[in-house]
Amino acid sequence: MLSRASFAKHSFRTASTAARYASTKSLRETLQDVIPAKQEQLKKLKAEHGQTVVGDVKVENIIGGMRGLKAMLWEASVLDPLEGIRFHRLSIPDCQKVLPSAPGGTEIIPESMLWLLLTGQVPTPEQTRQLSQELAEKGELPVFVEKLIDSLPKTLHPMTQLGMGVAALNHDSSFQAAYEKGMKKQEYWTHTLEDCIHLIARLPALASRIYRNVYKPDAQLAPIDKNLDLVGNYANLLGYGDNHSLTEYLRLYIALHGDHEGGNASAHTAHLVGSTLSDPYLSYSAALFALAGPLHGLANQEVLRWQLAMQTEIGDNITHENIKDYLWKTLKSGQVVPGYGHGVLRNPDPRFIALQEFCQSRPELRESPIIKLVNKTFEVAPGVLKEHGKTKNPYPNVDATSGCVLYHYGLTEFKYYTVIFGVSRALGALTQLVWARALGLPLERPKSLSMDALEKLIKNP
Ligand SMILES: CC(=O)SCCNC(=O)CCNC(=O)[C@H](O)C(C)(C)COP(=O)(O)OP(=O)(O)OC[C@H]1O[C@@H](n2cnc3c(N)ncnc32)[C@H](O)[C@@H]1OP(=O)(O)O
Ligand SMILES: O=C([O-])CC(=O)C(=O)O
Repeated sequence: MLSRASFAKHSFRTASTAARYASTKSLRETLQDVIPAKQEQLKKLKAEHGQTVVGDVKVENIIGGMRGLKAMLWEASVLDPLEGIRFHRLSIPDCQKVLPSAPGGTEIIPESMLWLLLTGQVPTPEQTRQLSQELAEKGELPVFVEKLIDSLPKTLHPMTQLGMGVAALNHDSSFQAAYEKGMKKQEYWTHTLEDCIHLIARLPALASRIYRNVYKPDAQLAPIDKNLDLVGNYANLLGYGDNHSLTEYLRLYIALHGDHEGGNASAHTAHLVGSTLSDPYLSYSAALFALAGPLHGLANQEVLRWQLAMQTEIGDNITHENIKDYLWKTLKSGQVVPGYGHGVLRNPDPRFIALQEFCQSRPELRESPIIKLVNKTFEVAPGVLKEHGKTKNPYPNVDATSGCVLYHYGLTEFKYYTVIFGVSRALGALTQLVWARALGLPLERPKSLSMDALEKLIKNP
């Protein structure tokens, strides 16, 4: 197996970028280094290929949610329908080999994923630690945001609370303040980056305050430990810091959910809103409300609800036949099977596989009833969905399993699960905001058509 350092050397595109890897540059210095080449690449693409045709637009694309339309620039990851996601050319197993973990841990941590997404380079353990330290130092919430969250009714969905909290953090936006003072376009990305780092740093405190208020009102929130990584602190704040396995799972979960190219609803929303030069807080707040829909991130809450309802209805010792009947009952009642199907993927989601492998690596998870039920459902559902014949992808997506480990370890409040997804998706959505501003990407404004206008166009193309 390749070591992290040797893989990193092999994974760089040019000798000069490989040389940079050996340095101890900060995240900002590394970005300063890589941005000019990307700006040049875009300039060349525009000048030499601005008029090159790369696909057709069919009527079915226009009326079918733009599925399959290649219409967005997104730097950090690309999704292949069969292979799944690659973060700057690295597959999930590649990332598991080369990205640094937390001291005492073995799983990828969000800081190393964030570094990779932002720069296209694999950070050293030391660079990763420095980023962890910076995030911990910037992790406290402003008091007015604490008060805002504390004032919300416990019955308000945790995702609504998260979106509100993130939007309120724009009070301190460096981008907005600099824009008001008339900053130049070349300076956009540096202020965007400052906001993105501050926002990611503050997400654990915000997300755990929501958890405490809604589910554990008598619990004391731990202070942020300046020596811990982002998820080490998040687990502590949630009250699960002494559960090493759950903390490691959260590290992997949050790293892997970070980015899924640009067209998914949450990432696309952040990109659209950011293209108006709304600051990163407002852009990401909007993204969270897209993530909160049951066809997208909320599916992980729905999966648990659905699997537990299956268990309640059928009881213990569930057979494959019982699951088959329950799947048909769900489908015949006109509902979707949560955690199955995908807008792009046409194979089992490699994130699903990575999380399942995590479960198989731990004896207590191998024996867990809820994890066994998720596995058994996976053995039956693709066959039923194929027979049903509607979905283009009868296989599980990441949401089919992501909640069951949380449930096993006692984090059973499944309406909270999408908040954890929301802490994660910030990595990719905010990375692209930095790149969009560094590359000077324009306002997003596609052309829409009415049905009459479309018919006219069909007659006279
Ligand atoms: C992190 C993520 O966001 S991953 C996705 C999480 N969402 C879910 O797990 C919810 C369940 N899955 C779904 O609803 C869908 O598969 C989606 C939303 C993820 C993708 O939607 P699409 O790209 O439109 O899927 P597809 O083209 O295969 O849909 C064709 C038909 O199959 C149906 N279908 C797709 N998936 C399922 C499913 N899991 N169960 C039942 N029917 C399904 C669609 O509803 C659609 O029916 P319609 O023609 O009556 O409208
Ligand atoms: O790619 C998508 O459309 C949905 C998804 O899996 C994600 O956003 O993680």
